[in-house]
Amino acid sequence: MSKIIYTKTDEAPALATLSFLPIVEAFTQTAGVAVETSDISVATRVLAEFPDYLTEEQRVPDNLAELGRLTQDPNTNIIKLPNISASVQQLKAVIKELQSKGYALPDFPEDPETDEEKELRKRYGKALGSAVNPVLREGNSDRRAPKAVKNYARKHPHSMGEWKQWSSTHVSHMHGGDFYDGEQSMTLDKARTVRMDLLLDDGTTKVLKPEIALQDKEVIDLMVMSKESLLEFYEREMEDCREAGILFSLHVKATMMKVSHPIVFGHAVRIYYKDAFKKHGELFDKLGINVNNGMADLYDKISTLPASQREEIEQDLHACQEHRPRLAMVDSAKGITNFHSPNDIIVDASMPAMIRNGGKMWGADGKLYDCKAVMPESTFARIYQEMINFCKWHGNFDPTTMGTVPNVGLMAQKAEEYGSHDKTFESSDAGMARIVDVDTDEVLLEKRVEEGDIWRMCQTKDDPIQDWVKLAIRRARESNTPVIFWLDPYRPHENELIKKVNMYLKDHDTEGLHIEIMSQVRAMRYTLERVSRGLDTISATGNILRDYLTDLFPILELGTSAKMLSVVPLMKGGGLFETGAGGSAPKHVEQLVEENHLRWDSLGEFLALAVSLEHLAENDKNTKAQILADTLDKATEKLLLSDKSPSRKTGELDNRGSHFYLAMYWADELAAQDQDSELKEQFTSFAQKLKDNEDTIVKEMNEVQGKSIDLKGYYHIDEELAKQVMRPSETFNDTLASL
Ligand SMILES: NC(=O)C1=CN([C@@H]2O[C@H](COP(=O)(O)OP(=O)(O)OC[C@H]3O[C@@H](n4cnc5c(N)ncnc54)[C@H](OP(=O)(O)O)[C@@H]3O)[C@@H](O)[C@H]2O)C=CC1
Ligand SMILES: O=C(O)CCC(=O)C(=O)O
Ligand SMILES: [Mg+2]
Repeated sequence: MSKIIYTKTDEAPALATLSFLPIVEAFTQTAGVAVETSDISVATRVLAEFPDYLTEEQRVPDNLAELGRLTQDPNTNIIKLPNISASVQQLKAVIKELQSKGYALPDFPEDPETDEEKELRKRYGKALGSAVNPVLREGNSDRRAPKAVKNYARKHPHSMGEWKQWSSTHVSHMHGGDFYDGEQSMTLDKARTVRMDLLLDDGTTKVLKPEIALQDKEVIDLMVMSKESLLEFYEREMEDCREAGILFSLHVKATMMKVSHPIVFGHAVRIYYKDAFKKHGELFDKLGINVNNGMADLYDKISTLPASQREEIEQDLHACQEHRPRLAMVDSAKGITNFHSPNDIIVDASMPAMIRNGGKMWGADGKLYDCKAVMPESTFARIYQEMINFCKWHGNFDPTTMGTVPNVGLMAQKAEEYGSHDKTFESSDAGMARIVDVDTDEVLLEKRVEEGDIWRMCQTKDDPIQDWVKLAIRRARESNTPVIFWLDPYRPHENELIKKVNMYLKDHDTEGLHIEIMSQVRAMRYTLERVSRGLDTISATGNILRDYLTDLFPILELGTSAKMLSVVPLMKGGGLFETGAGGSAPKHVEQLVEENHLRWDSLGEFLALAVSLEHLAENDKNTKAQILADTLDKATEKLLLSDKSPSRKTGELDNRGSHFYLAMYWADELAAQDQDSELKEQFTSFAQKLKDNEDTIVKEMNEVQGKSIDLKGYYHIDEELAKQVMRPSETFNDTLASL
């Protein structure tokens, strides 16, 4: 029997699944397709890591590891919904919630000292940050807006803030001492085992990573971020921002870059509140405050102090603000600033939102202001400045006419920076950071570091690069669209890639295709010139720009990256179908809990399911699955055109109602098709029943809204209760059961 694995994740997508999955199961069983679920929510991943602390009944399997293994099986077909990439604050909340539900998990050791604590920290570390996607992404990424979605956006444009030529908004990045500066890179001449060590000034060495197996032709890089340069940069930019009178906002990706970016974030917070940290530093250390986890950690820990002491600290923090720029807010109503948590402003989504807003972010007074968007690493920050320049000159983009920018991203096998967190270190001493061949002691790459500098090694294997070039050419051919490889010859790593791209392009028939290699800034400019003329351009990029561009362009073109088709053709032949290119939308859960309205749009799930079925049809020669895929695509288009996507407003059609309409249109299409009489027969009466009951079902789904609900948890909700919430129409449930 053909099988699709449907992941259960967190927050809004997990809730949406409770409503959508029964529909998927009902429809796919008619084609002999089984749908198996795999729970990879952060709570389940934590439980899977600690069987030794749990009772027999409480233990859960390590689903993520199993899915990781399955990526190597050519028959694998996974639909992957967005999941939480947890910050330390979130992980602590997960643990607390599970403990309160009777799971005897150990506390999270914040400052591990004993070996036992260090071991626990390591185990919890597996659930921190982006812990799921890199395991499953054993293929490169193909993300694009399907034609129907793009056409819909052209006819029904979302709102766009207005860009003024005199806007003060800009991007600030380091001009020296960052990872870009002095990067070193090489392509291996043979398979080698290397170690990462630090040769101290007294001649001794500290081994940080004893053994890393490298493959022949793999590209490796050594990069350093100087602490001194970073601190100077922050000091200068904060003062510049204060003088300019605009908002200061820091944009990082602390989930994917889970070692380096919390450190980069923490330095910004400490510089901003420099005087308070000078005065109370010792006490903060004693309390175990670590602002790499955000100001939330500080406020949390000082809350245990006597009121007078706490107030003094609060006043001193306040006093710092008077000499500093105003901070951009994440939630002005709740007083949550940009420094609250490193995961609150996640660059891929936060920069596009700001650009879509005409270069504005929220101030503490709930009004919009120009801002200084600070992204310390210059490597990719420059693309945003280039886009801002374009917007200032040409005005905001027009979703009704703008072209589209699909992306083919080099991502497989933990490529580039996004795979480097286990090889990233905050240097404890000054010395030479080195990558050394273990067998020959040959030093492959080395660079001077000072105490506190961050240094890392990145790996990019050759097979994924070949596969990436192949995928880019395939997409260019299939869509008859120019493809630009965004590669910067001044960056050593990308210079190595340029050599490989030029070499591997020769393996393909490129006759008649428009293929160019350009540095990122030029590629952005070139792409935007075309976008503004309604022309499409494929961006073929490395892993970070894959992430950034697949939120940036969709948010401008479609209003959200949730409407993207996001396919990962696994290198071993299976398929991983991600749903949209965005995250798990925590704000949507808030609205559901307060008002029983879920504004999550499952369009990404619909698109992923169609390509998953198509893949399965081809692999298993299952013609019914192909019919399901084709009719689902038609139903999705009809859903868009009939305006049955979820509304943001409570009382109107929400996620659940849109699922009903998808089911009705899908059934209609299956009843209308003539390729398979069995399916036609099965769906004709079913479609009629749904149509007959449309008003009742929509009424049942809408009338429950407006009241708060209790899911008995956040990370580990009561699933039975949540199912009732997400399936409020008895009429629809009964009709579905009759299929
Ligand atoms: N693939 C993955 O697994 C990914 C996971 N993440 C994780 O997701 C969490 C949240 O990340 P965050 O940066 O806030 O980004 P999100 O993409 O979750 O949310 C940003 C905003 O985008 C809109 N949005 C996103 N998806 C949908 C959807 N399906 N329907 C309607 N609107 C949508 C919402 O806007 P509005 O509020 O206006 O409705 C939402 O508030 C984090 O834990 C992050 O690590 C992030 C990216 C990818
Ligand atoms: O895994 C994550 O934390 C985020 C992934 C992401 O943003 C993306 O792939 O677009
Ligand atoms: Mg992203």
